[in-house]
Amino acid sequence: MTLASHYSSSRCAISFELFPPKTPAGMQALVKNVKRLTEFGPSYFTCTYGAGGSTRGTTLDVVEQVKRVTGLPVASHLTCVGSTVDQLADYLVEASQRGAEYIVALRGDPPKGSDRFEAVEGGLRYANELVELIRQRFAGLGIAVAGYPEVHQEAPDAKTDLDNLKRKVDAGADIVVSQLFYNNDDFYRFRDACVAAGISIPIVPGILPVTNYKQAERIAAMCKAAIPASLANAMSENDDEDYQFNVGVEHARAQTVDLIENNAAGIHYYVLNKSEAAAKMLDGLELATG
Ligand SMILES: NC(=O)C1=CN([C@@H]2O[C@H](COP(=O)(O)OP(=O)(O)OC[C@H]3O[C@@H](n4cnc5c(N)ncnc54)[C@H](O)[C@@H]3O)[C@@H](O)[C@H]2O)C=CC1
Ligand SMILES: Nc1nc(=O)c2c([nH]1)NC[C@@H]1CN(c3ccc(C(=O)N[C@@H](CCC(=O)O)C(=O)O)cc3)CN21
Repeated sequence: MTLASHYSSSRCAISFELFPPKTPAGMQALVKNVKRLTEFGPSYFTCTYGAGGSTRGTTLDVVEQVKRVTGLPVASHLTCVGSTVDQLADYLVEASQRGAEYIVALRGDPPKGSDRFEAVEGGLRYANELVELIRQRFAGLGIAVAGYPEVHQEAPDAKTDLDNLKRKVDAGADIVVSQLFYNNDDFYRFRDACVAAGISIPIVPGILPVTNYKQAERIAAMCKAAIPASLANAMSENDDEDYQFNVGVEHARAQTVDLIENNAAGIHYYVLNKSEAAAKMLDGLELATG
């Protein structure tokens, strides 16, 4: 199935994002959680590459494992950080050989300890260049790119950021997956602006259920996603772990219900290798869209 075609039915297509675990025990836990997540009928999984400065070496191990366990398509993320074009092309060859059907094509975060992205000699500067590379040399791979409902932190304004997103789409992306957000109105405004700018590929909202207050603060800073005062207040008013977990999951569930009502083509969940919060959030939900 092509990447875009997951979004052509009247069912809201869901996908789950994983990251490469650092230990064998982490991989075992991941497999167990992936099996549980499969019960919710995802269309595909994705696995990050160097997210938050993490290891890159094992992304394709996760791709292979998850394919084997679920039989579903799996996307590998790929960033331009620290790689020349030749190294990126080598990775794409290996990713194809090891069964990745789709690539989430990103520029990537600046490496740990630096606050600015710098392309390496012989490397790429922006994600649209990576999309071009994939389209020209790996025609069979589906491509997802990132979009920013609250505007990317390095972009001078929303219009410029949207022009840059359009470059990635025009270079051949199949879908846009949004940066995580906690206020659906930000997403609807972004989706409308994309459509007005002539972007006609699926625009998929990305949701991360926060499960404790500290994590919420960390993620808000890393992803530049504002936590609404109501959610921050509700979470911070009680130190109890279960209480905070429930508040975070309930917020994500309410976002999900509202997105389905507003005809989201699909939803991408940043599940961080866990299944507890996702299961609680999705349990019993009707994913058919109006
Ligand atoms: N690992 C993951 O799943 C995700 C990671 N991210 C991170 O978000 C960051 C940005 O990545 P991408 O969105 O892929 O990068 P990008 O290259 O599309 O955009 C990066 C910045 O450069 C600007 N820009 C883009 N193309 C440009 C061009 N041709 N000329 C001038 N300016 C341009 C954009 O407006 C933006 O401010 C990275 O830090 C990425 O790792 C974002 C979402 C998901
Ligand atoms: N700028 C940016 N970089 C990214 O890598 C990124 C985004 N945005 N947005 C979408 C997803 C979300 N990502 C995330 C989000 C949270 C953690 C995180 O909290 N990691 C924990 C460990 C995970 C756990 O075991 O719970 C950490 O402490 O780093 C990691 C990646 C990766 N992606």
